[in-house]
Amino acid sequence: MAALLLRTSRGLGACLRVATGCPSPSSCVVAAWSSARWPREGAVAWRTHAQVRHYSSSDKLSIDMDDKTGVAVLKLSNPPVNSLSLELLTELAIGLDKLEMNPSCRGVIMTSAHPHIFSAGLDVSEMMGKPTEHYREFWRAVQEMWLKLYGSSLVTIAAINGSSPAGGCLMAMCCDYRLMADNPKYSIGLNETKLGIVAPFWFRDTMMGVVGTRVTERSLQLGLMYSPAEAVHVGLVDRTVPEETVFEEARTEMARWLKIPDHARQITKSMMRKTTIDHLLAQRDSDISNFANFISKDSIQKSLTAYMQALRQPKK
Ligand SMILES: CCCCC/C=C\C/C=C\CCC/C=C/C(=O)SCCNC(=O)CCNC(=O)[C@H](O)C(C)(C)COP(=O)(O)OP(=O)(O)OC[C@H]1O[C@@H](n2cnc3c(N)ncnc32)[C@H](O)[C@@H]1OP(=O)(O)O
Repeated sequence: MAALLLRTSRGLGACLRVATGCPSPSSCVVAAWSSARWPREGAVAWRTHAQVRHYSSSDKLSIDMDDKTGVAVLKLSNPPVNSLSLELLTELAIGLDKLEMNPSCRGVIMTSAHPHIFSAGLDVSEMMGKPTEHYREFWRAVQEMWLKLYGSSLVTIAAINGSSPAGGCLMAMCCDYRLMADNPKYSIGLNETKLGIVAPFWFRDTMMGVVGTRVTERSLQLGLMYSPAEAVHVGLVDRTVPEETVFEEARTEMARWLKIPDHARQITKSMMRKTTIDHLLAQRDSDISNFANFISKDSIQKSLTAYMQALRQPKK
């Protein structure tokens, strides 16, 4: 019954409600869980025309979809450090949505076009010296990106080819699997407290889903950044690989995941993530207000200014 619904229904949410016995559309799964993953007739015709399609029109993000393998490669390319600006966050959400709606697409590998940085996290300049309305819009975009990525029905693999603090780490943690370059100069973690800010509850919940409560509590309070080896040790990253092989290893890992029937894996993923997603959906507006109030405080603005100044000092 669930499989039948998956094939015919527009939204994966509908079939998951049947599969999990959840009666209410609003309290069940997430809007981002959308199209079924079986190729439709039109998709097969589309496939014969081109094998690789370029998806994003933005110069900050490239998305290439290989129709033959069903795997898309999403590459962040926002120099100098792939910080997540309002524009990039919006592009990410749109791009992920398009992939979700493409019946040929079964998996996404997320990586960086930058040689040493996966992503520096949220663009701090979006959180400084701006009017409250801007903070609200920015935070809604952060939420939206998270809902699309964490709630994706596709197999998502992070090929972490550089440092990945805060929001960068969040994106990696949203994925189903994380591979990181074994370069000890790189680091990954939620370092928000070091900026004098607080990782919101859904950042925390995402991390707890990956590494458990104890490691999350210690990591968040201390704003810990882990080397690749340490990240594997605490379970934040699944595997380190030689730097030059990150992408190929991600492809090999993807092939392993794609051997599992989509409907079974998708329903399982939804069962694992639904509570966390529902938690944010239920509090989306209050979360935006909390962020806007918090970030507007003089003391927080001072902390961010000091952090950015320190970042600009020559490195020892
Ligand atoms: C009840 C109350 C509860 C309230 C809770 C409610 C809401 C929660 C409130 C807030 C939550 C906010 C969550 C925030 C999440 C984030 O992601 S914050 C961003 C954190 N990111 C960082 O700390 C990374 C900082 N950057 C670095 O560590 C390094 O830059 C690097 C990424 C390792 C790269 O190093 P390197 O290659 O040496 O490059 P530079 O350091 O020289 O940097 C180059 C230029 O880029 C600028 N820059 C770096 N990071 C950012 C960034 N994240 N945003 C904007 N700009 C960035 C850097 O300043 C350099 O600029 P200049 O060339 O000097 O102009």
